[in-house]
Amino acid sequence: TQEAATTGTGKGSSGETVTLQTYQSNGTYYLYDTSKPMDGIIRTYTANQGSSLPGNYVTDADNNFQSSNQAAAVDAHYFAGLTYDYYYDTHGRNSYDNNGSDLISTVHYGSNFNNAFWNGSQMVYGDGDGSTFSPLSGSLDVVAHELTHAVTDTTANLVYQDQPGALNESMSDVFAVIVEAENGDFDWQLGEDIYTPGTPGDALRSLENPELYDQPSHMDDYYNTSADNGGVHTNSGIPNKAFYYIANDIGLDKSGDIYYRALTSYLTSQSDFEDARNALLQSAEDLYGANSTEYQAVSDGYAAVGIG
Ligand SMILES: Cc1cccc(C(=O)O)c1OC(=O)C1CC1
Ligand SMILES: [Zn+2]
Repeated sequence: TQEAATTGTGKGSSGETVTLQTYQSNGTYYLYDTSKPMDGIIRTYTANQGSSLPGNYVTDADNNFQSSNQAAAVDAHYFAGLTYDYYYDTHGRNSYDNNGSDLISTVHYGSNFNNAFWNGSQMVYGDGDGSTFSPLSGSLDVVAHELTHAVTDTTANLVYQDQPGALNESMSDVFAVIVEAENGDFDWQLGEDIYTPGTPGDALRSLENPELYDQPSHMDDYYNTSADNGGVHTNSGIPNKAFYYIANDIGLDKSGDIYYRALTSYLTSQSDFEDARNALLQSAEDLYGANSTEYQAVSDGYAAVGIG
């Protein structure tokens, strides 16, 4: 058989044309990217509105993935590549497990499915119902959020419950903001490109102002509930706001280095918000010293949300 790595093009859900790393075999082109430095292959599938994973490879006859039903796959494939690049270029991390595991994404999962998730082995994206969400791979911050769940699961492995769970959620939001900023699209919001397509300007969450979307930004307002694994998507507002203060103080790059070190070297499965403060302080001390402005920024940011 005749086969080779190829470079194609595709149109994402926002209508822009992007360059895609594809693979050609017997005259068919696949969303199968073998270009990454450490063999982390990126492969993208469609569930065709079903729920069996990973589903079928997304293919094209002429290496130009521009039809509307390919847009969600183009986004998932392209944004997974950008997120791989961030972790490899900035932190030397080779794929989500630092062991070059393939990045597998499936789009068109389920019917009108308003959800995106990492299922322990791959990323999965619904199409949304067109009112609450448009196809959920259509936003780099969502893809980076999901892939960061995989990074967390293979490092701190924060339990998805109560404070460790809210921290798990916050780490995904933090690196989603950083990956978007690294790609020239900085904002403090999450999911703004795919949330309520009929309502411009809103988002799923805001790190600058968690209260905008019914999240607390201080320990005094910690939300005790049994829903949503103890409110992991609500209480993440508290560590999210601490990150907002810290990054405003010392910038996203230094914050990203401190957060990456805390996530991969100090946090463990039961770490709570107080443990996060200590892990981030230790990381800031390791990187910049105990009397550094970076250390002080972490202390101030966590104090401002009522921790420490
Ligand atoms: C849309 C959605 C629903 C339920 C869980 C998640 C989840 O991955 O926690 C989810 O995705 C996000 O939060 C991404 C950031 C927008
Ligand atoms: Zn999440």
